Amino acid sequence: MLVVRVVPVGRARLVGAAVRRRLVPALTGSAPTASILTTPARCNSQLAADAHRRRHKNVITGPDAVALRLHRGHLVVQHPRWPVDDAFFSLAWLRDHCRCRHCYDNSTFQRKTDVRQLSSVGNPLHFNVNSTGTVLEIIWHDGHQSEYSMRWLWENSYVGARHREQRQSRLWQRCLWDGRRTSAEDLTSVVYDSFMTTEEGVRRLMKGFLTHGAAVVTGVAPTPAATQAVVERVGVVQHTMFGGVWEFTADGRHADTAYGRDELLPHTDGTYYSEPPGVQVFHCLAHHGHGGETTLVDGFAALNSLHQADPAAYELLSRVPCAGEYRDPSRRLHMVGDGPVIAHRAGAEPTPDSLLRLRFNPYDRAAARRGEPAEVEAFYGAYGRLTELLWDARRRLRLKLRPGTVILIDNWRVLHGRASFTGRRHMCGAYMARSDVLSRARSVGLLI
Ligand SMILES: C[N+](C)(C)CCCC[C@H](N)C(=O)O
Ligand SMILES: O=C(O)CCC(=O)C(=O)O
Ligand SMILES: [Fe+2]
Repeated sequence: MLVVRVVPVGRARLVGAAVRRRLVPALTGSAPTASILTTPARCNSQLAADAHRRRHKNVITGPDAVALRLHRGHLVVQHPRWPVDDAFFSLAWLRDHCRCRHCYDNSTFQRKTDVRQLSSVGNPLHFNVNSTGTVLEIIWHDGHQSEYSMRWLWENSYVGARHREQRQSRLWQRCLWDGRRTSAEDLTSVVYDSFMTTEEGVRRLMKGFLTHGAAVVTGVAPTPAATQAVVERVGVVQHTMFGGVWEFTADGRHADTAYGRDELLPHTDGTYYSEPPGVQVFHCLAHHGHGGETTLVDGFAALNSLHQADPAAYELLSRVPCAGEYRDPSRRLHMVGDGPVIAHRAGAEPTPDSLLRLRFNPYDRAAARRGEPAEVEAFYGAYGRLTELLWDARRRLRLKLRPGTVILIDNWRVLHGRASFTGRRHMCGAYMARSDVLSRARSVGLLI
């Protein structure tokens, strides 16, 4: 026998029912990085302490009961399968998340409501859980009716955020590396056929990419078309002034050292864009000569070291602008991209736990026209310290790209470089926008 109890509070007219009920399936959840959730979650814990005291007065709890009550603009849910004592749902949040056809278009997955109306959400006239404990029903003060699946509430609200994070961390976790303990063979490598024909192949590649910031597809035909097929399996080709799927040799075709044969120390590309490309793809189609090995450096691992060794330098590089620049007067190009060297997720503390992006290309660094005069010297000190870490050869992975091997590099985290070379070296590749790649990772269940 399972009991759904509703505890009356204030003016609300409530319905209680003693009913038979199937067990609500075990619920787990997890959340990505939702800055918007920070405030309500904090507020939730304050309210929780308050309500904990009241609960023992007002509610007779049983192991199988779903209990509801109102408390200061919140609907408080006690759910036997939820690993929280009291789940505080803001009434404004609930009304905002009504999924009825007037509020939400379930075929386009778009909202139809006006958020300005949420400031006047009053106590509901009525609220109830259905007999199986799976659906919450609310009749609002203006007569509007909403129904919520309990599972949906757990999986989509700030209430289950911490548990969603835990579930997320079981799917994959960022693994920081350096060249002392990691080699190129440790990067995830997926064979072209399984990558192109199975979702499991895509999932394996994406998991490796998210974990290490780089992953490899082997057995690819050494052509731009096959390289494009790899790109389009996990994202979209991002067009830039270098083209869509670009090819390059040491022919100086663009005003950039990439089109030469000198050594390039590790850097991220596109520091001159307002948003640098999220992913860099390389495929060496042919090389007849010596040298030209690719180097990779885990920028986030180096930032962790910087944060430990010199927190002031880390803080400065997270705050002050450092512009990148790309100029080619023959094409009337003058790109300038501004932004700090270190960027964090919106709304999060600026520490290595919430790293979003490293922007680092000393070759493309523009004239420094902004910044506090008093901080100029400190900036050079901090940028120099970071450069020492990032260009420490012990951090590098080295690999010789060969025809057939396509590498995807997280250009917001992992730096790439190349050794100088002789002979004819024919490369191709593409940039991809981060949003497209993360969308694909979500489609194979790696981001929730
Ligand atoms: C297109 N391709 C990758 C070959 C060259 C890109 C130019 C590299 C430039 N210095 C940067 O760091 O963005
Ligand atoms: O030649 C290479 O392997 C890479 C050069 C480079 O840094 C680039 O194209 O972005
Ligand atoms: Fe580059």
